[in-house]
Amino acid sequence: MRVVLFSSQSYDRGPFEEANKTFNHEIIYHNFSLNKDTVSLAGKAQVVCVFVNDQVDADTLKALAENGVKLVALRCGGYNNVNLKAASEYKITVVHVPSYSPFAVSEFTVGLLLSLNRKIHRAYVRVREDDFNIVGLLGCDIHGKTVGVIGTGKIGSNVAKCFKMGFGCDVLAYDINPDKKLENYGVQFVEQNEVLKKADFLCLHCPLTPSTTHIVNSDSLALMKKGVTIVNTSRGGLIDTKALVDAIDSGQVGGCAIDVYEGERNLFYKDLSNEVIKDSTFQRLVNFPNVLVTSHQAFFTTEALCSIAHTTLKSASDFYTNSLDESVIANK
Ligand SMILES: NC(=O)c1ccc[n+]([C@@H]2O[C@H](COP(=O)([O-])OP(=O)(O)OC[C@H]3O[C@@H](n4cnc5c(N)ncnc54)[C@H](O)[C@@H]3O)[C@@H](O)[C@H]2O)c1
Repeated sequence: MRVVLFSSQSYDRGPFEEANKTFNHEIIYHNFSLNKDTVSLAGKAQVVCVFVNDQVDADTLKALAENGVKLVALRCGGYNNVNLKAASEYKITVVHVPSYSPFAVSEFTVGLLLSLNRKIHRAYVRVREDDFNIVGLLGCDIHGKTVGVIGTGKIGSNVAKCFKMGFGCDVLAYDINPDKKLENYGVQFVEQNEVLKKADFLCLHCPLTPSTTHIVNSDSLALMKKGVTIVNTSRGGLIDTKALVDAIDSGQVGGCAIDVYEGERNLFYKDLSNEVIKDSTFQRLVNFPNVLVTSHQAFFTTEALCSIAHTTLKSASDFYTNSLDESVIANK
C-alpha cells in the first residue's frame, strides 16, 4: 500500500520504518498538516495517515474520496478531528489506535499534577539561574485530598487507581459507562456534579464529543471548590479557555496543568519562538504562575510510538485483506 503520513515529525520515521519491516508498505512522510488546501498532496495515496491536529473535515474527505482514498488512519486514540459522518458518506473507513500505551498518558498526567502542585518546573528554572530561594514554591500534600476523574476508560482508570492506591487520596469518578471493577480499588462513582463540587484536583479523561465540549465552563467552574486544580491531558475542547482564564484570575481555580488546548492547531508541534503569538487567550493563560502548559506530549514515549506505528500499518494491511479488527474502526 502507499501510505501518506501528514503532520509527520522526525521522531515518527524510526518507529514507522521499523514497524514497516513487517508490513512492507510504501510510506511517504509529509511534515505539513492535512486540510482542504493540502489534500491534493496526498497524491496517489491508498491510505492517508493523520494525527491529532489534521483537519479531516467534509471537504477534505470529499477530495480524498475523489482521489480514490478508502482508508484514513489516525495514529492516535481520539478522532474528534475527523468528520466521521462525512467519511461514511464518502465510503472512507476511519481507523484509530484505541490503545497504545495508556500508561504513557496516565503517568504524564500524574507528573503534571505533581509538578504543578510542588512547582518543580519553576524550581528547575530558579536553580539554573543560581536562585536558591524557595519562597513562592509552597505546595500541599496530595495524600488525603479528593481527586475527581471525569472519564474512566483506559487512561482515566489508571489515573484513578494511581491516586487512590499510590497517594492515598479519595477518588471520585464520573463516567457515562462506569466500569464497576474500579470500585474494587476504592474508586467511588458519583454524579458528574458531585465530582465537580468535591474535587481538590480534577482530571479530565473523557473524549471530546458534542456532549463533552466545554464541560469545564463558567457554570461548572462556579460549582467547583475554590482553589481547585484542573488537569487536562485529554482534548483542549473540553475546557472553555476564556472561562478558565477568568476563573484563574478570580482565584476560583488555584492551578491548571494542560497538555492540550482548544486552539493548539495553530501552535503545538511548531517552533514559534521567534514569532509574535496572536492568540491572546493562550498568552494570558501561559503567563499565570499557577499554570503549566505542555505541547500535547502526554502520549510521547518510545513504547507508545512503536505501538502506534505497528497498529497503524497493521490496520492498513488488514483493511486491504478485509480482516480489520472491529476495535480499530472509528466509523463503524
Ligand atoms: N494528550 C495525549 O497525548 C493523549 C493521548 C491519548 C489519548 N488522549 C485523550 O484521552 C482520551 C481518553 O483516552 P482513553 O484511551 O482513556 O479512552 P477510552 O475510550 O478508553 O475512555 C474514555 C472514557 O470516557 C468515557 N466518556 C465518554 N463520554 C463521557 C462523558 N460525557 N462523561 C464522562 N465520561 C465519558 C467513556 O465511557 C470511556 O470510559 C482520548 O479520547 C483522547 O482525547 C490524549
